[in-house]
Amino acid sequence: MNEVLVVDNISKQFIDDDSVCRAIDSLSLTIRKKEIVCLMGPSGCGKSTVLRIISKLEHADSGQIHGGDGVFSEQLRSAMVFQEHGLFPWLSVRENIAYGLNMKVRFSSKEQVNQKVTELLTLVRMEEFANSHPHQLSGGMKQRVAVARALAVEPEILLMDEPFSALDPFTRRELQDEVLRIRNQLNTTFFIVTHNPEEAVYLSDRIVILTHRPAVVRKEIPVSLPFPRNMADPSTIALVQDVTRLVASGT
Ligand SMILES: Nc1ncnc2c1ncn2[C@@H]1O[C@H](COP(=O)(O)OP(=O)(O)OP(=O)(O)O)[C@@H](O)[C@H]1O
Repeated sequence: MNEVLVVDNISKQFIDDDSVCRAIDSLSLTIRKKEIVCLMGPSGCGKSTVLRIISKLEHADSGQIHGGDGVFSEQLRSAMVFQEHGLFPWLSVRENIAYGLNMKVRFSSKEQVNQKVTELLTLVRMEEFANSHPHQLSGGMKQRVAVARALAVEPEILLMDEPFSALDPFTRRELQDEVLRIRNQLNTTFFIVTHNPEEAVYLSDRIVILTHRPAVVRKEIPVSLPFPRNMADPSTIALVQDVTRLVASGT
């Protein structure tokens, strides 16, 4: 019920010259509307590959991706935020966000695009910097703009690949709080790759842990602690330790 994304038995290998790298092996998982799910696993186990397949940057060798109600993957509207913001340096903040919108047929007039961009700037609290260029922004501000640009296409699921790992701990926490706020405000569904067990416990409704390559789901951990999470609470600390142990053991 309320499924936004179904990853059904996907496998993927990369073949380079003579070497074969089996990245993913019969991996299945489901994400429901408005969930925040964090994907974890040992380095190189295939987490980014899973996101790239969902966002159609890569093809699975077998298996299927589809949306809720049997929607085909071609129709699933997803957007991706990377560790590196990926903003166009020659465009202003406003123009970077509008870039995604201009791709959408239904925003036909300039006024509609402007209004939507203004809404998104307000959502990520970047109104003041609408006319700045990326080099004039801090790392956290750039990621805010990247999030706004991704949300411009009104994705059914927002995919994030280590989105905050380059940020200092304070900015990282601010951006994590933004994710929680945006989820509550827009009912957005998030699927986030992270290496950071604290981040996963702070944000997730569910943590999915993969094995070493070829990746399969090792364990799914529902996190029912109330938001905002108190990271000094003994049950939260214990969960962070459990997740750390499970990721490190990797099998
Ligand atoms: N285009 C490619 N060609 C060849 N091998 C690839 C390619 N993309 C990924 N791989 C390999 O697939 C495996 C999984 O890579 P992936 O980047 O998905 O892992 P990851 O879990 O996201 O890694 P990390 O945690 O270090 O970011 C790795 O062994 C990687 O070398």
